[in-house]
Amino acid sequence: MEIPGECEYRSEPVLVTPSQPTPRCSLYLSNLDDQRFLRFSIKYLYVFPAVAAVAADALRAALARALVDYYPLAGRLRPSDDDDAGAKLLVDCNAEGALFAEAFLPSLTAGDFLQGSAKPHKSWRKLLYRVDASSFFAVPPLVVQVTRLGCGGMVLCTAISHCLCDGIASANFLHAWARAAAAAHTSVADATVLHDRRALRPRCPPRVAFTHPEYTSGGGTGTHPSLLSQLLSQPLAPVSLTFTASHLLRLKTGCSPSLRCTSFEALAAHVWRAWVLSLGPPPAMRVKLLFSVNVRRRLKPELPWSYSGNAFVLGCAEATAGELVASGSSGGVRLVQEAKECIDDDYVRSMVDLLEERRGAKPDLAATLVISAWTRLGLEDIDFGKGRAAHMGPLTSEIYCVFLPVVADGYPDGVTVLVSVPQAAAESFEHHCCLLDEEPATPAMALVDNDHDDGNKKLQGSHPDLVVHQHGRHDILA
Ligand SMILES: COc1cc(/C=C/C(=O)SCCNC(=O)CCNC(=O)[C@H](O)C(C)(C)COP(=O)(O)OP(=O)(O)OC[C@H]2O[C@@H](n3cnc4c(N)ncnc43)[C@H](O)[C@@H]2OP(=O)(O)O)ccc1O
Repeated sequence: MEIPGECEYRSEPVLVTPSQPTPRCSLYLSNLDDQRFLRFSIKYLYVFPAVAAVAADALRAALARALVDYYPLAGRLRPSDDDDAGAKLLVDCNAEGALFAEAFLPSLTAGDFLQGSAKPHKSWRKLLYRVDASSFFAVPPLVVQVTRLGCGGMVLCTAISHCLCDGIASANFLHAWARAAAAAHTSVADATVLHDRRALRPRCPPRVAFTHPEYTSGGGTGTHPSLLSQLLSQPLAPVSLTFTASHLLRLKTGCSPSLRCTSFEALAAHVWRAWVLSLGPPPAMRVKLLFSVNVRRRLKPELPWSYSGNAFVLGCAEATAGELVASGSSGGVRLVQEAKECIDDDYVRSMVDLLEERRGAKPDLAATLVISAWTRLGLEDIDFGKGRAAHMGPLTSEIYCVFLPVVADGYPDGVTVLVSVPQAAAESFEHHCCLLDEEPATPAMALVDNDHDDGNKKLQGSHPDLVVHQHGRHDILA
């Protein structure tokens, strides 16, 4: 969906500072925080219908209260040594403030997001204030825009520096902000938030004990162009597919009784295989699947859920394209499970040490599908006191694949898969995603959402789920 019109900014954005004094210090960032590929912000977009919209003043005041506990987000990223271009980052906790912009966009309604596919479109970027910064370090780690809509609803967009927070930490912060708004003037201080990252310090000397295929370049066979270069040379098309709980069950049971697996394992393997089938690389080409794995409970001692830095590493499943396709759904699932299982305390510490030795190391993205699971982080439950959002998702669509919780009522445990693929492969990707039992299924078995930017959803088949899904979306606003 393309958003028409321009945002009206009636005042300059303001810096929101913590409402009480906060520690002034330099916060150490771990090697998991300070990775080159995390030097961007996680951009969430929330759409609240009129009944759930909250006044911007109340959101701003609540943000000031939430920043008391989450004070690093009001600070600024700095190099630890100004003279060293490769210097490690730290957070100068100086309470300079988070940037808060207020806008009005009368040409847009909350319903617009629910009628189409809600796939990110480049016009959506106007919903987040663009900071005109001279350098990466001048950008506040937290930028917020509240856009009031013509229908009385609101869009809330946040850009949270990935160097400070992972998905879980950013969800915890959003919940704290929402609780502060819902509680109005009552204090909601949460002393459990853990900012100290020293538990993830590297060993001295560093001991890299694993090969860490997620950081090595194994893509391509030398004789074939890499998938990535093919990908980058073609325009990308966002694809959004919703898998209901029953679709996920079918994927899981497709692997059993020989293999028991989780919904994530079944879906990740399925999407990876569909991606490879649609791109059609040579069978000998090595393909990878990288996916973020929360390591809080895998460390010894464990880190609490309230750990507010990056505590994820990338799990890596790998095979030749031919092997992956031939091994059927259980083959892919087994690889995903092995990639999960090997991540323990030793593995994470080895990764931290590798990043100590190879500062600037980047994940190998050649011939690689990257999945980031935003399910089960509670992102869809954020409630600023008047009700949940009618839509939640990323502001932009990348080649990274995001697994999103389904916000619409009636789809508990459903997962929306959002990914951009080369335009020429999009239809084939959707087709392979719809094959839930490795046999051609009727297309309606997956909620295929293939509007091609003309705003018209083309329903594939007449499975009742589809009808309910569409009405479900309208019902939210009724
Ligand atoms: C490379 O370039 C990148 C990458 C990035 C990436 C950034 C980020 O990703 S930020 C991080 C956001 N996401 C995460 O951190 C993922 C968090 N989740 C996990 O770590 C999961 O463990 C998993 C790795 C995704 C695997 O999940 P799963 O196989 O489901 O295993 P379990 O979680 O153990 O669940 C198994 C089972 O337990 C039950 N269960 C678990 N949680 C719940 C719950 N909340 N409610 C109810 N039940 C639960 C359930 O029965 C599960 O089984 P099912 O079969 O029912 O699913 C950025 C930028 C780049 O450039």
